[in-house]
Amino acid sequence: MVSHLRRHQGLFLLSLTLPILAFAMCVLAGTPESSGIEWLDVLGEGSVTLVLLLWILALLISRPSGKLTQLLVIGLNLILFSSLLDLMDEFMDYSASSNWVSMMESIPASIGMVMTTFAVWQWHKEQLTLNAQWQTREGFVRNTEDLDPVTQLYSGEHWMMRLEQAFAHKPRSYKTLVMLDINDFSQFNSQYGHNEGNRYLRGLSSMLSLSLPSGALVCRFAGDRFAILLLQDEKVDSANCIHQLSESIHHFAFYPHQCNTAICLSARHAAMEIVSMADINATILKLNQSLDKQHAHAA
Ligand SMILES: Nc1nc2c(ncn2[C@@H]2O[C@H](COP(=O)(O)OP(=O)(O)OP(=O)(O)O)[C@@H](O)[C@H]2O)c(=O)[nH]1
Repeated sequence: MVSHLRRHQGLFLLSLTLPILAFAMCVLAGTPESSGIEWLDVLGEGSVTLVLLLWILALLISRPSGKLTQLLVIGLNLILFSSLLDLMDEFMDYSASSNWVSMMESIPASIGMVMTTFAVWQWHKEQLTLNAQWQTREGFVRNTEDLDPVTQLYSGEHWMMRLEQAFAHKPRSYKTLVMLDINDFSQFNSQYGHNEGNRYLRGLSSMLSLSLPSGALVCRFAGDRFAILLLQDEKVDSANCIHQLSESIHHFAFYPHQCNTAICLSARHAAMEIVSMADINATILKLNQSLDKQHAHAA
């Protein structure tokens, strides 16, 4: 979370400064409310302010840096500024000469609303572009629970479901099950840290998705192990495709944080033709055993 906030240092500072400014303005320009506090108003306005703060924090944590994030955060901050003035109004009395403070309540909010509305429209366009990119991957996934949170590939469970559909809808296609395992990944983790390990897995997964022939189904099977079903209309040599995959992994250059030298890891693989969904568990078991045997030989 801290590293995400560090990425938006300027916006984070703005989100701290504006509320402090609003608070200071009210305290300096007014005197404590003498005619009693309307607690129901405080509750309503206070919760709006709190929710706005949470939205800003969520955006800073989750959004990449860029113009759209700036627009969203600045827009919401302006609304928050007005909302805080509105809330402070419940606790303060302003003399006629300081009445500009309560008059200011509406101006930043109006500008903020326009900015946020424009930003949401841009966000919608960004989402359409991202959806289109998803469609170029091995499938279009809507439910995030169908995805592995680290790599954004199918989770093993969802992959099995997709496999069943593939066997049902494409009974005549040639199917090859491939298992890939990254070599020495635990060593990579110990040297560069778990977060960099996650970043490597994410990058590698994007590369894998884009390198696979259309119709292929890939999932993160476990840890640093990936499972792929290759679906081909004709009986072509899947060995060539598997060889290309392993070469792509071997040439996937990853730059760990604050490191100028690229790291390239290799992978070992095992593959088998599969004709029926009924054979899936036995085939997966054999492929896993084959990968473990290769590891034992290499050790
Ligand atoms: N960064 C990161 N590491 C993970 C994740 N899941 C599993 N791992 C690590 O992946 C490593 C897998 O260990 P091993 O199966 O021994 O893999 P390896 O070191 O590549 O060994 P070989 O495959 O035999 O070469 C372990 O160190 C796990 O901690 C994850 O989500 N993120």
